[in-house]
Amino acid sequence: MSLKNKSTLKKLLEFADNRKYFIIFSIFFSALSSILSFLPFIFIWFIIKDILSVFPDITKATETIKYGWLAMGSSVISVLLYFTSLILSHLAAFRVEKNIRKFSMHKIITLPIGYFKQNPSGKLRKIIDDNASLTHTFLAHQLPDISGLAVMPFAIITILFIFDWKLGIVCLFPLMISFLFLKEMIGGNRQMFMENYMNSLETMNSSAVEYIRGIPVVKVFQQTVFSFKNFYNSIKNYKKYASNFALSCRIPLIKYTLSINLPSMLLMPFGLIILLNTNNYKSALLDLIFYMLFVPVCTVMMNKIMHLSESVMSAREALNRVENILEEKNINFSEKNITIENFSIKFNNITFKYPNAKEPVLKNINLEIPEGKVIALVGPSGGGKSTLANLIPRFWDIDQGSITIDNINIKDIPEKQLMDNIAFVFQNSKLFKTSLFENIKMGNPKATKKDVLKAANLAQCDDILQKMPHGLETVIGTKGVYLSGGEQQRIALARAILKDSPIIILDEATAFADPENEYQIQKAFESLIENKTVLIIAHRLSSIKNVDKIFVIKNGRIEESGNHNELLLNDKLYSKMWDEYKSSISWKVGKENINV
Ligand SMILES: Nc1ncnc2c1ncn2[C@@H]1O[C@H](COP(=O)(O)OP(=O)(O)OP(=O)(O)O)[C@@H](O)[C@H]1O
Repeated sequence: MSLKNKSTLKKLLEFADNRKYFIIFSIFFSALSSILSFLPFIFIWFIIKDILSVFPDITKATETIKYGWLAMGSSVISVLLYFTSLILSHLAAFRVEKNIRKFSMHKIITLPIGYFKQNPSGKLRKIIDDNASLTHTFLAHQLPDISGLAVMPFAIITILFIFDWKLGIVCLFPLMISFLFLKEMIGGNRQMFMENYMNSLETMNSSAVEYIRGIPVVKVFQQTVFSFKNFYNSIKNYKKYASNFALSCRIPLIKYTLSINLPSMLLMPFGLIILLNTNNYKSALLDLIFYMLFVPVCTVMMNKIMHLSESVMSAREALNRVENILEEKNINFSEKNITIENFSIKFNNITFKYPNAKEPVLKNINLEIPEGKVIALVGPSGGGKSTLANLIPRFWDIDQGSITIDNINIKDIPEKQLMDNIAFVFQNSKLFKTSLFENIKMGNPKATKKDVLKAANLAQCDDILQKMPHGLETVIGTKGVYLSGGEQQRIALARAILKDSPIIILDEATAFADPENEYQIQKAFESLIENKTVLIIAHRLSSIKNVDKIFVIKNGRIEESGNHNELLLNDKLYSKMWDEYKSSISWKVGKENINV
């Protein structure tokens, strides 16, 4: 769905799919209701005219009852039409709100993983949730009013001139001027303001979430809100935009309010002048009464127009924001049917740059993982190890070169096939707020309870299941049920074992572990990687000593490669890292001895 360059209404119609006719009819009924709402005033004019023509013997006013009924009838029909319009607009609004959420969620799932690093979950939730409900409010409540108001000026101009053109001009002139002041308030760069305002609101909300997440750090280091610069600045920024807008509206708002109330103030003196200079005072009095009744309606309408124009601006901005997500470039997967017989992976001279980054983070990488072999990536922090691993499941797409599995470019492998063949254990493996059973079963939705228990056993999770109040059925995140970092890693490993994919990628899976957990995680690894094609990213060099080949990555390039012994003989970066690692271990042991 492409929404670029479409008007707010057209965008809403697209989101409403087959309920778009509801919107059209809602607009039509509301406009009709608005026109009908003027008729009672005209009928009242006729009633007063009828009475004045026979005054003081009002029993002779024969038409009064008929006009009374007509006034009431047109009011009732107008109200009924308005309600019908509201029902239709609500039905359409629910569909639009549902579709905004649905399309955005569908889109999000196709986006590269990296998109989520740049757009934190709190921010995305806000964009989708808040803008979907903002659009709902606009469509359900404000659009019918806008369409009603859109026809009102024509009706008002006509009516104002039907009865007495002089009084008509007295009423209309200030109202016309009020439009200029309205334009001052909402025209020009106000849409730009709305964009900045919403940006600052979004930033403030996501920094608030960051702040709450960081409260332990704030407490431990006895910091105040001022130390959370981002949050503090975002509040200041928000305040700046909100108050600048309010302040910039002050003068135009005063002018606008004055001009829409001016007709009521001018009507009496002008009316009296006309009355004193006419021969037909009855008719002049009748017109004056009509205008005095009718002018407050115009004032109310102009007030509504002012509020609704603000709603149009925020609805337009809300749709723009949803549109930005929908227009985001996703990764295209092939639909071709292919057979993969061998799971060797090759990086052929690849270069990769993150979007918005100036320099490539990986440069001219050539690397092979033969089927059934285990290779490890090591090297200084920030060298590009995780990035390299992320390219295999296409979390990002590469700029130059190719990555192949069984000599087939991964861009030619359908998404499901690619994902089915890879199990990825992330640095911070995410567990969902559901039972342990469901968390592990995510690795293979067809698995039975027996399969899940076996995977849990291989991943050394037995002790976790034993201590949980409801074993495998315990829901994580409920009262008192929390897992340590190392325990979470083991559950994630059980999930990967259950998936039983031929390719395994392990990203720093031991980062959280204490010695006891590390030992168990190591055993879980061994179960997981048996007979698989494996890529491990590890900082603990001891855990990768026996892998088939080690690649040392530094500043986005392969510095050296070989097995542990070969690299030690090379006497370059790896052997330096190994020496440092060994001395850190002996330093640790030494410290422990001192403590003992
Ligand atoms: N989403 C991203 N957008 C832009 N730059 C990124 C992104 N993710 C990582 N980088 C940058 O890419 C470089 C390599 O990061 P990467 O995480 O691949 O390194 P690493 O070798 O795995 O580091 P570590 O061992 O500390 O995990 C770093 O300079 C990092 O700042």
